[in-house]
Amino acid sequence: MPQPIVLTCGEPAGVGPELAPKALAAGVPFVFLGDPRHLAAGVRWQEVAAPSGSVPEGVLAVLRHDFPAPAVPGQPDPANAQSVIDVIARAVELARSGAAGGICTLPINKEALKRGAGFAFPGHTEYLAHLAGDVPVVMMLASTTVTPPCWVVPVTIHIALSEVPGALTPGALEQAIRITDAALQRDFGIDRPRLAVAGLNPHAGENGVMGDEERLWIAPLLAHLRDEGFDLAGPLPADTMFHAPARARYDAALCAYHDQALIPIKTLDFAGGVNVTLGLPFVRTSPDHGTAFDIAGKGIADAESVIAALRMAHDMAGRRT
Ligand SMILES: NC(=O)C1=CN([C@@H]2O[C@H](COP(=O)(O)OP(=O)(O)OC[C@H]3O[C@@H](n4cnc5c(N)ncnc54)[C@H](O)[C@@H]3O)[C@@H](O)[C@H]2O)C=CC1
Ligand SMILES: NCC(=O)COP(=O)(O)O
Repeated sequence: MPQPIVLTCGEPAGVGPELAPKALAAGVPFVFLGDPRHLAAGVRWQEVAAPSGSVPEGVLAVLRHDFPAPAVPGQPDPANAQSVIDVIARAVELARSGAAGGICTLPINKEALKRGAGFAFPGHTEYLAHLAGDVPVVMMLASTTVTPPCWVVPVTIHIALSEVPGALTPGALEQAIRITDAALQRDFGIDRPRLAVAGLNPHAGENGVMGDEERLWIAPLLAHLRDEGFDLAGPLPADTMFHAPARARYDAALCAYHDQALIPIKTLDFAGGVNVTLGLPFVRTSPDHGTAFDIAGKGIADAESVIAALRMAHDMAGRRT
């Protein structure tokens, strides 16, 4: 059995605190890292000193991290921003020391962290890569309830659309392919991952008529990597990559930019989607959704995604043990 997963609280004004107790339904060992005063009244929780600390069945294990301010649903308090960041860093230390099997992160609000604490990263993914020693990583979102699965990798992530053509370089695509291929083998037990690469332009450029990136460098790069042994399809027109027969032909789709990747997965499996960071020296998963301020505190947030994320982290940790 791997060590328990650390579930970070994320933005306390979001849906995180109400999802943590619901996540007990995952049936895998985990501990909530955050301020128990942010949990709803009536939640059964017990403080533990370490992730391995035991609590009775049905009780939320809490590694206490006191925040300066209470949590008001839907209204992030700048005073809490630094603690949100500190919780992530503390979870990483626990995972890296072996005290935890990995981390599963409840959503942060990027704007709140930037305004409240000058957070310099556009998301967990980039911050975790930094904490791990500025290692190259890849964001993958994985469906868990649709067949064939929809697993997607945005090669460029949280940047303006106007910056994508400049950021989507041969080096970036090659690195994403290598990291994804290695992680699908190591963490998901896929012997020879089948990867599909989307074009940047409509119709994957249609032989240069609608854009040149595919013809000039994406196709040659894929040919070169195929010679090395990678199982690669593409560059494919993105609009016809995600219907079921197309998805059956690959294990993961590498996409040029954030929305090209995330719209299909969140359309097909918003409830069950899991965000997983590939390439880190520790396990990290997350639900696919954000802080959902519009419904925070109402008790109606769906826990399926965080449950799937905890199970995936547990399975990944088991493979690494
Ligand atoms: N891993 C992370 O930390 C993530 C953080 N975010 C951040 O979250 C914030 C809000 O992002 P949005 O684009 O508004 O996306 P969002 O996922 O928070 O909300 C989009 C819509 O989905 C609904 N929704 C989200 N989670 C739900 C759940 N568990 N159950 C039922 N309905 C749910 C919301 O009520 C809303 O209508 C932003 O700051 C964004 O950067 C977004 C995605 C992931
Ligand atoms: N759109 C996905 C997202 O925002 C998740 O970001 P991260 O916090 O996991 O890096």
